[in-house]
Amino acid sequence: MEVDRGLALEARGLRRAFGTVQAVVDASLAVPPGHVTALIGPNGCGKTTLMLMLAGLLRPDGGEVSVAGRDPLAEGAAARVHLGWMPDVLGTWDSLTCEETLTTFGRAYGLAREPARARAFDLLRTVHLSEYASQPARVLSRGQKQRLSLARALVHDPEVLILDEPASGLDPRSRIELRELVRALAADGKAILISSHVLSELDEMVDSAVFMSKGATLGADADAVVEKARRRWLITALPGTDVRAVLGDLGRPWEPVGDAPERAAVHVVDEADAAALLAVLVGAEVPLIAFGPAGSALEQAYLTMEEDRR
Ligand SMILES: Nc1ncnc2c1ncn2[C@@H]1O[C@H](COP(=O)(O)OP(=O)(O)OP(=O)(O)O)[C@@H](O)[C@H]1O
Repeated sequence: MEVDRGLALEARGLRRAFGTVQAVVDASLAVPPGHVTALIGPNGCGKTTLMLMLAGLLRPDGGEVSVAGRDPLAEGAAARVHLGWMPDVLGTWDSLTCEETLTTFGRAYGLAREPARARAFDLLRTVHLSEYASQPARVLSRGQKQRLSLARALVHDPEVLILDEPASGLDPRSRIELRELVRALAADGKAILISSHVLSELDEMVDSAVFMSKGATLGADADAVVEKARRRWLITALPGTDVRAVLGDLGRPWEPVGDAPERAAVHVVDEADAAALLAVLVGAEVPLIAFGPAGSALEQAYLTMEEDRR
């Protein structure tokens, strides 16, 4: 099947080996405009290799890629205009300041000198690096380099953004700002693919997730696991309470959470079902201290899939 050139970013059946190592064996994904998609998987499963192929920086052994309707390998320049790439580690030029780094990239994307400088200062403000404008980029801390790298990916206002571990090295405030910036960019119509190992953080940032395992994307099976994880709620009562027994008496299936009988997980149908269960537990005078969704759905789904692999 051919890729749909109407989607902002699409890949089908991508594969790539390094010698005898099959880094990516079968990867497919699609990101429409205005959508943030997470790329999730364990170390070495092929995320960076896949992202490099999507960005046109690595030749696939097979499969197809489309960036804003262009093939990044066959029509490199045309695709690059629409693509912002943030690598997991920013390479910097020793002699250039932060402002010069961004201006140089702006110029490379065809901006005239003054608009390129103005864009550089704007972006430095966006990523809170204005005070480092005249500092050499090499002196920045790891987190500051990440922010400069994000600014560099945005220089030419691309329609598609591929961000490899953008939150790594960022302090808590910068992570919140990154999340807000990513959502604002999506609201502006950008298609964004983002990889991260901090899944709880992705929960609030992304619209959907693509899971990868051993070089392959997992497709619709993974969506069902995420959906199930979203409906997993945790119940915690005062120590000494046997929540499991109460749920058993109610005929409600439960899963253990560690060894403590005062904690259990249940799968609710929806929020109304959760509310009804809460009312029953309170009515039965169970001394509850917490009742709510079991944390990050992406994290839950990831752990479930890892478990299945063993
Ligand atoms: N240039 C290369 N030469 C040889 N092997 C490589 C090369 N790049 C990646 N690999 C191998 O391909 C596999 C996938 O690597 P990749 O960096 O894509 O994984 P990843 O999912 O991004 O990992 P992480 O989460 O640790 O960043 C790994 O086994 C890795 O050792």
